[in-house]
Amino acid sequence: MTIASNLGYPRIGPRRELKTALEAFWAGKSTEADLLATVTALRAGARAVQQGSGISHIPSGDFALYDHVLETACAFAAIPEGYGWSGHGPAGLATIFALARGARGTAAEREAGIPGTATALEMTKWFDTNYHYLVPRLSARMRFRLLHNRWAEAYADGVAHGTRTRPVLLGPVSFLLLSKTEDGSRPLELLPALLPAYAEGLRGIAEAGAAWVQIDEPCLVMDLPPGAAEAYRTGFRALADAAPGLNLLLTTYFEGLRDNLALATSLPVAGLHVDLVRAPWQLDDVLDALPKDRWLSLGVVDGRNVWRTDLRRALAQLRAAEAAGFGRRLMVAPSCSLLHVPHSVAMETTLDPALKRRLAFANEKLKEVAILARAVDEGEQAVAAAFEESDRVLAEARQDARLHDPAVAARLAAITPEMERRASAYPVRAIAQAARLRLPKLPVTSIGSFPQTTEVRALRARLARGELDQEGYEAEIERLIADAVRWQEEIGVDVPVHGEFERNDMVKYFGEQLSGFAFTKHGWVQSYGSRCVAPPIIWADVSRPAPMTVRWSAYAQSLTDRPMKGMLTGPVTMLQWSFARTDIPRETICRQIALALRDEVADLEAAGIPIIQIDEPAFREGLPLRMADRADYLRWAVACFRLASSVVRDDTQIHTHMCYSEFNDIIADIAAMDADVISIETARSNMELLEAFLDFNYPNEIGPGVWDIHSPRVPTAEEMAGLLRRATNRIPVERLWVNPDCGLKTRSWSEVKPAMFNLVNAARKLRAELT
Ligand SMILES: CN1c2c(nc(N)[nH]c2=O)NC[C@@H]1CNc1ccc(C(=O)N[C@@H](CCC(=O)N[C@@H](CCC(=O)N[C@@H](CCC(=O)O)C(=O)O)C(=O)O)C(=O)O)cc1
Ligand SMILES: N[C@@H](CCS)C(=O)O
Ligand SMILES: [Zn+2]
Repeated sequence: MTIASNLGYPRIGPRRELKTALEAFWAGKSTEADLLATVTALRAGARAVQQGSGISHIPSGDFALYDHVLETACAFAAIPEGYGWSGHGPAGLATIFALARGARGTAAEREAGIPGTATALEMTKWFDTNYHYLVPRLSARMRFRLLHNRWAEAYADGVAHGTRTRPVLLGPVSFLLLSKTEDGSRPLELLPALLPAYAEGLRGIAEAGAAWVQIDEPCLVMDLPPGAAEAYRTGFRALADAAPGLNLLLTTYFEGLRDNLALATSLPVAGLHVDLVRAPWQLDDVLDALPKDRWLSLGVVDGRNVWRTDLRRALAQLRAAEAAGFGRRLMVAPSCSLLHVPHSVAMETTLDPALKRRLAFANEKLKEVAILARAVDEGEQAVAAAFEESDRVLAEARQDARLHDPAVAARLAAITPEMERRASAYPVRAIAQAARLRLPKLPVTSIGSFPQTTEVRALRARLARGELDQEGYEAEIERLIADAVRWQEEIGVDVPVHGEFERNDMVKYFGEQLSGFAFTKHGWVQSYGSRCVAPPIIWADVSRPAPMTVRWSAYAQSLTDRPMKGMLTGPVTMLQWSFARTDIPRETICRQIALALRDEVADLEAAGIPIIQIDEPAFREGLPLRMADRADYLRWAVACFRLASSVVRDDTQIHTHMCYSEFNDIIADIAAMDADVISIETARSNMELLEAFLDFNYPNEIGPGVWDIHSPRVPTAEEMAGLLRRATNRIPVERLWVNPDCGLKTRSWSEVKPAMFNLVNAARKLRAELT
């Protein structure tokens, strides 16, 4: 019988229950028992929904309090010193949260002996998604062992409630490839030490009675580094030997296996999962390469996007597998974990009904999986109504005239190479800008947002509930802007910002004002820990009916003689952090957004805003996972940025900002974006990320972040001056800016005020040293 299976379920809860519970716990407003009670209820709820949808392989152990990579590290004793772990027994919540968020000197942390200076683990993108994982910090001195069999426990929990689940582990090779070492050793060298811990984990899972275990190895879709293939062979041999009765399902997602296919199919596992949404072209190769005594799990339902599945197309893929000899060993699944999509379309009551019919979030996707499994076994007629609905809705979408705006098509067709080029080269522009802006050496700025306090969010909530009218809301936002501008003048910020108070989110805010975007009310997806995003849905051609930010930037500029910086979210980031339509190429969607932003840039310039920053924090994230695909992406991504930004005069300064990124492999393309100034996150890595810019001899201006805004710690002026001094050794001082790593929306004013004051003083110190 074909097995309907799932790879992972959203953790945050349909009403963001996990977020509320975590934040209450961190604020000392609830107990550990309260938090764990919420977790138990969420896990039970997830099991019930999956079971009710007809899924027979329900994942367990996919839940995590903060992040599954962190919890894998903690389960295997990969816990650095200084986080209060006693060396035996499972890591407590104080340790887990200090690793995730940095110690804050709470009572629990003091009790666990965690110094208030313990910094959070580095956080980075989970492959090309907007989910962020914590990078395990390993060392050869660590004694890996199983501290806590969270998977066997999750399995037993399911059994106690009448459900046999499929525990999910992040596989040992991907775990190591996603980690960093403290002592310069290569993470893969730690495999022999790690494997016994994994083996013990699998034995425990088998003893608990599980028949299957899912081993996620997403790194198998990447270009593998030296030694990885051998690590896979050694690793999986050890896992297979550890619990011979346990069926291992090796799961790969986010790309095709390509040159790693032979490796994947040679590993001693009972089954292989492949992503047929991202890589439909791999089906024939997989069918040829996988021995017919293995199970084949086909990821035919998109786990990364929100569109309803074309059931007929998916069934054809499943039938091909059946015909190739996998009929008795077939699983149907989402392409990857459903962590990346919201819970349920059913909760959305305000969406356009025709659009709503086209959507499928996690719960709806699970139903599609179950329908497809039934269709394979019982024939399409057994689920005829579902197939008819799929056909009808897809046809309706194809014929929906609202998807295509002839005016947008005409503008796209009229793009000329000149539109992607500034009038003059950077050296000429720099002279014009210096004459207009009259900035001191080492100008100080921030990245745009100031704290999104409860007060700011409450204003928006009151507006939404009708308790505050638009006029009242705007007056309050103006008051916040005026306070922020006055304060920046007082402390001596050279290029102030208005603070982005009016923005709920840097993507959602713009999407809400552009045609072609739709919004959910409850479509939250976990970004990291308790932080969520509700990605807009790009469903039709994009255009800008009216200016979006000019009103706020112009107001802010009217309050000061200093050059105000306007901030926009760039085209690539808008695309990357939205759920995008799939009927036209991403490149085309990006160009449409770029044209809309180009109009906004022109309007900001016309309104007298002399500096315009176009944020592209997701520029690196959008990079294809395989090297071979990167050049094409970079070609259009760079072109779209240039299209959005090149409309301005020479004396208008274009900034860009990037964070959460490694730059080494794309530095030439970043330079090709030709922004006058780029601010980047560097403080967290102690300026390591700046190296790429230095080695490349980055030609324009650069603001290496000198304040790690992810930490609640307020850096001293001396500390930041130290980082700047290092930068001045290598970057000509005329081209150096002073700024934090990223926006300050997640920080509190009690941190921002002193830290910005120190930042200004750090710049002053350096200026004094340089004269
Ligand atoms: C820079 N980052 C971003 C990413 N992706 C984005 N789309 N946006 C980003 O900024 N990816 C990489 C990083 C990830 N970092 C973050 C940082 C912070 C958050 C965050 O704080 N998210 C908020 C939600 C933001 C939002 O949309 N807020 C709205 C709605 C607020 C809300 O919850 N309202 C309540 C009612 C409140 C009331 O008082 O009654 C409700 O709707 O129920 C707003 O401010 O209006 C979060 O809360 O997690 C995310 C990613
Ligand atoms: N302008 C945005 C960029 C975040 S990446 C901010 O300041 O929050
Ligand atoms: Zn940023």
